[in-house]
Amino acid sequence: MTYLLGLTGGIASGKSTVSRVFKAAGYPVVDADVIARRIVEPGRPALARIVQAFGPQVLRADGKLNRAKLGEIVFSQPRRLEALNQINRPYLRAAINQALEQAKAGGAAIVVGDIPLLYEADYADAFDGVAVVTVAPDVQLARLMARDGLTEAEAKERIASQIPLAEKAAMADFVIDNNGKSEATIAQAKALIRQLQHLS
Ligand SMILES: CC(C)(COP(=O)(O)OP(=O)(O)OC[C@H]1O[C@@H](n2cnc3c(N)ncnc32)[C@H](O)[C@@H]1O)[C@@H](O)C(=O)NCCC(=O)NCCS
Ligand SMILES: Nc1ncnc2c1ncn2[C@@H]1O[C@H](COP(=O)(O)OP(=O)(O)OP(=O)(O)O)[C@@H](O)[C@H]1O
Repeated sequence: MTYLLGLTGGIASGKSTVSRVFKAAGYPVVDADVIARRIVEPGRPALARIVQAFGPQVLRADGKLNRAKLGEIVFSQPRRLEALNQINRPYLRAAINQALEQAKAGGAAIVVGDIPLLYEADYADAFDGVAVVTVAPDVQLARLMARDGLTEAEAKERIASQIPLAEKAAMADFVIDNNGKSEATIAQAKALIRQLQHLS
């Protein structure tokens, strides 16, 4: 039996560190951010609908999505973000479900779905359990600004577009604290793997 684990957190909370530990241990990880990039490649229907809704300003000269431009628009205007979500969600859901089914068919004891918007987009019921990677708000803000080169105002907008991390942690089956050094986070991820091996 495969244990299907949903892995989530907030923007820049440290999911990548945890997903790397699962990958290194040999478990398949389905990454929703990678799938979200694939469904908007040139020629895909989601991209055509985005251009229809947001105009040619969100396309680069080479026909690819201008992610920085679209990010600027949607994270500063909640209604525009909702419009983007309405377009993307059906394509995302179909592609994520297909990738999870394919991973499960491989027969691994644990399969991970790394989905930043797991709670916002109502994926929790699809999983046997959900792990949330948390950090304190000031740590999240500082790491996000440093990683993505955003101003404090831009970073705060992005954080505010998601359910607060503390609320996600309260809904989770497992919580991984990423306030400390990454070694401490890696140790918690390894302990979680041992726990799940007993459940699968
Ligand atoms: C707005 C876009 C173009 C910005 O691209 P950019 O390369 O700057 O960011 P990237 O895609 O790497 O996302 C970084 C993080 O932003 C957060 N984020 C992304 N999309 C959203 C959203 N719709 N709502 C809230 N937070 C989001 C996530 O925490 C994600 O991990 C892009 O995020 C996008 O197309 N988002 C919509 C698709 C989606 O819902 N992705 C999430 C998969 S669950
Ligand atoms: N324990 C840590 N100590 C110091 N820096 C960290 C730690 N964990 C993560 N970071 C840094 O914080 C930033 C965000 O981490 P990471 O990219 O893993 O988050 P994420 O949850 O995968 O983000 P997203 O959902 O936005 O893609 C990165 O620049 C990373 O190097």
